[in-house]
Amino acid sequence: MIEAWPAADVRAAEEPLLAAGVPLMERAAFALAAVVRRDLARRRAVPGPDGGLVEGSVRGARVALLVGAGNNGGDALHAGAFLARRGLAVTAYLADERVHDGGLAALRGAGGRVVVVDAGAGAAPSAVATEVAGGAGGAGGASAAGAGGTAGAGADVVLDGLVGIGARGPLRGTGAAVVAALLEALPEPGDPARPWVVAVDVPSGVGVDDGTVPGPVLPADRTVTFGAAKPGLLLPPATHLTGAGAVIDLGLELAGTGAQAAASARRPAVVRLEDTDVARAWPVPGPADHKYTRGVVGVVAGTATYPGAAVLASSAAVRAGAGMVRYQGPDAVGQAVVAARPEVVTAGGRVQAWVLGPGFPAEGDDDGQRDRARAALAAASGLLPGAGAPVPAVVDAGALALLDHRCPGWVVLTPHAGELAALLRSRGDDVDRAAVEAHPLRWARRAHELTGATVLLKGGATVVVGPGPTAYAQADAPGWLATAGAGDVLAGLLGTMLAARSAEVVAHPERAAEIAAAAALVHGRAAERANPGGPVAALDVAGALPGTVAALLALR
Ligand SMILES: NC(=O)C1=CN([C@@H]2O[C@H](COP(=O)(O)OP(=O)(O)OC[C@H]3O[C@@H](n4cnc5c(N)ncnc54)[C@H](OP(=O)(O)O)[C@@H]3O)[C@@H](O)[C@H]2O)[C@@H](O)CC1
Ligand SMILES: Nc1ncnc2c1ncn2[C@@H]1O[C@H](COP(=O)(O)OP(=O)(O)O)[C@@H](O)[C@H]1O
Ligand SMILES: [K+]
Repeated sequence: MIEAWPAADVRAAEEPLLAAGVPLMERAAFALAAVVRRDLARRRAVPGPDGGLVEGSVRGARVALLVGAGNNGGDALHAGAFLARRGLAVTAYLADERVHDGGLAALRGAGGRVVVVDAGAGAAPSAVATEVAGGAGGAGGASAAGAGGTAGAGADVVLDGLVGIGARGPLRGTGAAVVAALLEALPEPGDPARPWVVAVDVPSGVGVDDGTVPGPVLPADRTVTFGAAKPGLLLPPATHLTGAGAVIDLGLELAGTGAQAAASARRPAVVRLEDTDVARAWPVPGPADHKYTRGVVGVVAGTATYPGAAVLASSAAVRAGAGMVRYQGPDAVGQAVVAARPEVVTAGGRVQAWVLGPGFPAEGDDDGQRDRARAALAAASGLLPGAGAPVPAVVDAGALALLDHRCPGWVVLTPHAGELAALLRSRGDDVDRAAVEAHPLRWARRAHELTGATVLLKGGATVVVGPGPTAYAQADAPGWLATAGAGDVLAGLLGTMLAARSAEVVAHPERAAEIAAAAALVHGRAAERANPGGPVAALDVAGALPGTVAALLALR
């Protein structure tokens, strides 16, 4: 699992180490330089004697440092010094008159070049670079010579050290001009002439704690982050700009130490589950299990207008390993479901989790589905006297409009951004789809606060917010999963996962969020497995679930 901590927590955890004289910046920079060298060597890999690839030489590789005024720029400068000593050609582009003194001295001492960038009024987007002489000796005597060109555009690797966790708002000033110029000058992704971009701690200009992208940001191929991941690296939309990750352990004690850690309620702000987390938590049936202990999923989905949604949600529930799936709905739709999945029963009876709403029409005749879903939701929420114990429920698509009471956390809403915006508007918030997409965490949290339910917000990355202190952010799915019916599959899959742990989730509703995040991971992995690297159909994603779960369980 990747745990992300807000900037303030990282700073607080750094303090005792800095006070004790631990050279955090040097450590961070050394590790950063090592990652840069390894990435470059792999990019320059050459055929080896046995036919495989061996890492190439990095000597002479051109490294451009984009350096801002703070310690983030200091990290870049120190890393540049390490790289210069290993024979790389390092140029620092200073985006501020004052930069980290120690870092600058180290780079000069190592023979790096230093160039002051003058964005000037109206100079953007082609920031002008002027060279500062005396680089090798670092003896000063800064005479400027016009060097021209866009800072970093011709390099093999660019280190983005403009701002880190000290950033406030969108990138501004010379740093913003440098990034804007580079965004215009860089060859397209995939072009071998495009430099490898390594973000120092975070891609400069992203919302470190909230994942927003308020202004220009240079998309990274790799983000090397220090001490712990930051929420913005996991959250959309910023997570799409981070590239591959690397977390450098600086020995920070973010959750406190010893008894203090046990006693404190300090939790990461955002978590991303990994395969092994999901594998470990997956309920594997044992000899004492039978279909009822494994969990019965009740599906209220599909109408004459959208019968396929019922087939997709039910198929996913079956193929994810439900003990049993009970379908409720119009006879004709039930017949289609049973034709596709003969395991499904249409007789009534107890269920351990509900899946409500896929395939309801926006308005008009619903073949009684809304009434069925309303009754199931009330029973699931524990609001229907005599209906038995409450159970988890997935409220998707058309059922989202039925929430007329406050929900317990074991009810999981699964809207996409448009549906979440509509839900919030119905409660008086002035928000549209674009606003939700610009700040998914904020609006998912708002929906949780307004409804009480756990909220899984779908999209290119999935955000989950529930009653616990930690949000989840998963980015496991290929873009090919953006296809009609994929959400119905997710709803059925999540229904099965909740049914298997029904009593536990009702007793500890904060666990619903982790299970929902795990469902997003499995959904994404199944999409990849269904057709690696190519288009997928929703039913094929459901079909890939058994193999996906088996592959995950093999990791235990
Ligand atoms: N503590 C340690 O020893 C360790 C720290 N580490 C490193 O330090 C980094 C944090 O360093 P930091 O605190 O100096 O802040 P940093 O991110 O460089 O930015 C502040 C500067 O940027 C400016 N600025 C702000 N917003 C801006 C904007 N939107 N657009 C443009 N400029 C903007 C701001 O200007 P001001 O707002 O003051 O005018 C100020 O000059 C951290 O991410 C990690 O890399 C590691 O080495 C591990 C050890
Ligand atoms: N760009 C994307 N990359 C990866 N997954 C995506 C992307 N866009 C959407 N998805 C996923 O595809 C599914 C689409 O669900 P939804 O919008 O409800 O479709 P439908 O209602 O047609 O089933 C969600 O699980 C969502 O997270
Ligand atoms: K940065």
